[in-house]
Order: sequence, then structure tokens, then C-alpha cells
Amino acid sequence: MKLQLALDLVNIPQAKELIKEVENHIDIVEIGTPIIKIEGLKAVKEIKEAFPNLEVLADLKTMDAAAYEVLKASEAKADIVTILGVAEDESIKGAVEEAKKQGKQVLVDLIAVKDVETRALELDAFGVDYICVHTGYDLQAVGKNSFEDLTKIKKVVKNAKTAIAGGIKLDTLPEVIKQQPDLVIVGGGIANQEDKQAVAAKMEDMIKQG
Ligand SMILES: O=C([C@H](O)CO)[C@H](O)[C@H](O)COP(=O)(O)O
Repeated sequence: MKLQLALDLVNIPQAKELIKEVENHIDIVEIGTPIIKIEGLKAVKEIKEAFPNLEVLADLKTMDAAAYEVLKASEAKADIVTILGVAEDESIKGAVEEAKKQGKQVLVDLIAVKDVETRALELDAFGVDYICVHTGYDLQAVGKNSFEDLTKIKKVVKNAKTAIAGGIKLDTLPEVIKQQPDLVIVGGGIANQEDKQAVAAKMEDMIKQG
């Protein structure tokens, strides 16, 4: 099980400072959608160059022109690129094909997908690398989480790795670990904490202990 730090509400210098504090405890750093919208793909490139030992995920949440966006993120040195599960099948297949050509990976984000079980089954057949259940900020604000969705996709996904994101904190991490996803994505649960290094270290430890 890998740990991914999601960085959303910071600029590039703030992102670098934050990563420095926790880099020994995480596997993947996510350059979040808001950062990419504000700073562009140079955020991905700068972070990968500053932290070459970490995998870097570009959270593009692609909806269309998928192969082109995967190509551009690959040129910016992203290791993993995200596409939305609600995108057309052609877009998903295009993203997978381009990622394979570039030696990169695709994570499909199931945010806003209503029937996650059916969609996960379809996505798994397209050869995507990760399928991620995700409760975004706006649904977290009304008390939702993705724990049940993780159970549902774990039943049907046979080839892809499974991932979970959305409001995961130290106190909810055990519930996630119980389900053994391949990837746990944590944003505010680390980034908004006073002692980020201690929280990331604790999370790493809990994940290692399984
Ligand atoms: O993808 C995300 C969200 O849609 C904003 O871009 C976050 O990175 C993801 O939800 C993880 O962050 P937390 O919910 O703060 O753990």
C-alpha cells in the first residue's frame, strides 16, 4: 500500500516546503487540480526536478482531449496522470494508449460516478493502472466519504490497482487500511496539520503495519 500526499491549496514554493517536511514518509506527491489550474504544468515539472525520488501525479482530472493532455503531462515529467471516470470510453482508452507510449500510468478518478461498481468493471477492462474512489471537497462538506465505494470496487476490480481519496485523516485511516487499497491519498489530513512530519510518519507506520 502506497501513501500519496495531495497538494491542492498551495503555490509552488509552498508545495516544495511542505514536501521537504514529509518526503521520507510518502511514495507519491500529487500536484492537485487547483495548483495546475493556477500555475500550469510547470508545477509538475518543478516538483519532479526538485524531488526526483518521489513519483509525481498530475491531477489533471481530464475530461476530453485525453491523449493530448497525457502527452503534455508526460512532457512535464509526471509519472501518473488522472482522468475522470465520467469521461467517454474513447477518452479513457486514448489516455491509456498515450500513457503506455510514454511509459507513464493513468489513474481514473471516480468522482461523480453514480454506479461505481459498473464503471470500475468497465475501466478495469480498458487497462487503466489505478481506479480511485473519491469524495471531493464539496461532498466532504456535507459529511460524505468513499469507504463503501471502496468496498464495492474492490469486489469487481481484478487488474488495476485500487485507490481512495477524500478527507482521509489519522482517525479514519484504520478504516481505509482494513480494506487494503493499493494507494491511499491524503491531502488536508497531512497538509493542514500543525506537525505535518509527525502525522505523515504515523500514517506511513500504520500503513506498513497493515
Ligand atoms: O482531488 C482532490 C480534490 O478534488 C481537490 O482537487 C484532493 O486532492 C483529494 O480530495 C485529496 O485531498 P483531501 O480530501 O484534502 O484529503
